[in-house]
Amino acid sequence: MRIAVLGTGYVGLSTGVCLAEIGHHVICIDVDERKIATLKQGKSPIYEPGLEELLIKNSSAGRLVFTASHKYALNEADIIIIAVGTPQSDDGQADLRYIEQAAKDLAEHIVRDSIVVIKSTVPVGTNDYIKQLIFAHLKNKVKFRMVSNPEFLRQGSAIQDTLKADRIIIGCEEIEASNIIQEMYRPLNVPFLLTDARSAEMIKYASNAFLAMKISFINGIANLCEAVGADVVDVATGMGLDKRIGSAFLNAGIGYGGSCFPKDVKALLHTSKEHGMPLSLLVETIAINEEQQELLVKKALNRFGTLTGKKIAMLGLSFKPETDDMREAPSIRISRALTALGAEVTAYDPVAVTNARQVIGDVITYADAPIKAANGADALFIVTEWEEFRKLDVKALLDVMKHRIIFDGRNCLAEEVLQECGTIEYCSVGRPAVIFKKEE
Ligand SMILES: NC(=O)C1=CN([C@@H]2O[C@H](COP(=O)(O)OP(=O)(O)OC[C@H]3O[C@@H](n4cnc5c(N)ncnc54)[C@H](O)[C@@H]3O)[C@@H](O)[C@H]2O)C=CC1
Ligand SMILES: O=C(O)[C@H]1O[C@H](OP(=O)(O)OP(=O)(O)OC[C@H]2O[C@@H](n3ccc(=O)[nH]c3=O)[C@H](O)[C@@H]2O)[C@H](O)[C@@H](O)[C@@H]1O
Repeated sequence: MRIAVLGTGYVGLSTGVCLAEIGHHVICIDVDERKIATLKQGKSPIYEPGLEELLIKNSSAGRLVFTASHKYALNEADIIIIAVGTPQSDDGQADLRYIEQAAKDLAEHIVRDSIVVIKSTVPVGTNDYIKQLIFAHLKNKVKFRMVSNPEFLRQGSAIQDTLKADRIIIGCEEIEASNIIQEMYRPLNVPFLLTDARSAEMIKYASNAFLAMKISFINGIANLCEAVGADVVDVATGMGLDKRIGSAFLNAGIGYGGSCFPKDVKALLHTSKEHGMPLSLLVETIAINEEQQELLVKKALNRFGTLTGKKIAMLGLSFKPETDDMREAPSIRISRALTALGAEVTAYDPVAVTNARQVIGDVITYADAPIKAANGADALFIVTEWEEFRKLDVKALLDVMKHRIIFDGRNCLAEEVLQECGTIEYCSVGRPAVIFKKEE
């Protein structure tokens, strides 16, 4: 099968690379010529473990091609996958401008019967709308059929999530088109759920909103745990052992960020209001999350009385580990709140500094090693739970700090590590604050 993928972001690129890996011929198109030039050199424009290896392997085998020309890419495609961004508009609803443009590009250039797959996350009814839009702009006399095929990969594990997905949702009322898309994915050996396009679109939003709600729920419980003297890590473990609840997405912390949960929860809330069925659970999910992102700042303020002139070392900038993505990262809100209160922030992140500079700017300073960020600091904030932070020589950091205080926003430092550090004030999320003192 010859497949064209529109958009080389996290989803388009991971999809393109994985479809090539299972033997298809894939052409990836992007309007961003710089991205295409980078990809043509065998380099990934994003940090995503395992992606570059597959990119090089499949490009060398001739199964994976990159272009900025829709005309060239759509000329021979049997299947066209739309994976362009659907960011958030000012009023919370999904901004469809990129997918509308992609539909028009496609309508102008398809020259043969094809299947159009919408992989971008789109509000219920968008597949129908895009079908009409393509039809209205169709230049050549060709037939096309629509399939809704939402994506569930996570950044940082995009390749594994695609190759070993839990399920593939195919929303399509036409059996023949549905069969062709199942055939395309067949080598992955992943279970299919066949449904109509509207239900497929809803599955995507409901899944993201449910996961976000699970995070806000455990964060609410975490705050209560602190008030009543319980430990949220044990509470979450105890809850997660119940198979009906499951242990995933019960890590309390400083809230969810990223390119999808924040925007998708708001978009679903918008849809629910539009249809007179406001999902108030989502209102609370958002409110808890926004408050949670400032938790460490509040704790530090409480501890010091004032943050004016205080030096804060911040470890982690990206919205989660294994990505350089800064979209809606809690570090943005934390940096702004700290600097607004007069604190000086020095941050370290293994891969996200370049992107962070563009979003947070020079109001904070960037260090190229944790120890440099910690030097002279009044407190250490852990904002992203990178694996390298779990293995840190915490004692060495504390030794160069002014005060031996850690605010761990991801509950990621092990008690055994802390106990070896001598005197230390350690404050995490949903657990009593503790002072470790090394026994003489
Ligand atoms: N990032 C993620 O982990 C996931 C994202 N999604 C959804 O997938 C969609 C894409 O997300 P990302 O990959 O993060 O987006 P992104 O914003 O990283 O990339 C989108 C790409 O599409 C390109 N583009 C825009 N208009 C185009 C056009 N007319 N023709 C060709 N290329 C065009 C842009 O230049 C950009 O490179 C969104 O709807 C998102 O909600 C779904 C699951 C996971
Ligand atoms: O639609 C999307 O874009 C994707 O959104 C999320 O994936 P992603 O945003 O890449 O990352 P997650 O691992 O879900 O983490 C999202 C945020 O939640 C936070 N989180 C996650 C889990 C947890 O237990 N606690 C918690 O605070 C993370 O720190 C991060 O900020 C979903 O997990 C994917 O299934 C979905 O495809």
